[in-house]
Amino acid sequence: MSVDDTPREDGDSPLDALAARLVDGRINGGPIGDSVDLKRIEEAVREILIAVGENPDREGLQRTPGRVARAYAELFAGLRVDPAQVMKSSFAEDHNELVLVRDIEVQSFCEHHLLPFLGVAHVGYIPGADGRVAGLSKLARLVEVYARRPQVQERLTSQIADQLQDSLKASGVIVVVECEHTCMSMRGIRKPGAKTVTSAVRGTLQADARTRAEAMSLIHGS
Ligand SMILES: Nc1nc2c(ncn2[C@@H]2O[C@H](COP(=O)(O)OP(=O)(O)OP(=O)(O)O)[C@@H](O)[C@H]2O)c(=O)[nH]1
Ligand SMILES: [Zn+2]
Repeated sequence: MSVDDTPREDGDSPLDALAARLVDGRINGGPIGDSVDLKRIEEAVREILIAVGENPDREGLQRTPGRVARAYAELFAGLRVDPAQVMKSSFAEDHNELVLVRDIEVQSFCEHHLLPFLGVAHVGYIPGADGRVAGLSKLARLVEVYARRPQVQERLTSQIADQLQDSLKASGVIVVVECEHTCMSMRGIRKPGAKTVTSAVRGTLQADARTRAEAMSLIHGS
């Protein structure tokens, strides 16, 4: 069964377009990265269906490998996006205190079981000496680029913080991620409702306990 990765007129496939949606527009006017090997995913999914005792040729499953291939390409589109490109536009603004975007939805996949972990990220920073600030949507895009990869929550959290600090030359950064891992709720220990909270704090927000406490209280809505 073939999958719809037909190149469009501008030379990008629909899957490149999916990855493009994670950043602002085109990068260098061309496709973002190597295409996902959909055929290979299809073959692997067919093998999995056989291995679990299913018949991949029965009517309901015939198109499943192709669907899963397209779904994986979408769910892991962040692998084909350079996070630095997401943050490349910033602007000067006379604001040298905390900027925080709270409750950014996180949909990621634990790299151990390839099962989703879901929750929210809170991303804040204090602009650096050159006073550059990012468009607010870029913070959410950054979360998205790192979430749409096989991940562990700790790495997701620190990657967002490090990229933010690097791109904006921010004087301080705070990232808090709160997620429920379906590999802990649907299987294994089966503890639905357990939330994992991770934080990454950089620069002045790390050095100064009072500023950090203020940021934390804003994150928790008090
Ligand atoms: N630190 C961390 N652990 C995670 C994350 N996602 C999943 N895990 C854990 O990764 C571990 C993998 O443990 P293993 O013992 O190798 O695998 P397993 O036998 O399937 O583990 P159980 O889930 O305990 O059944 C589990 O304890 C998961 O809960 C994450 O984002 N961060
Ligand atoms: Zn897991």
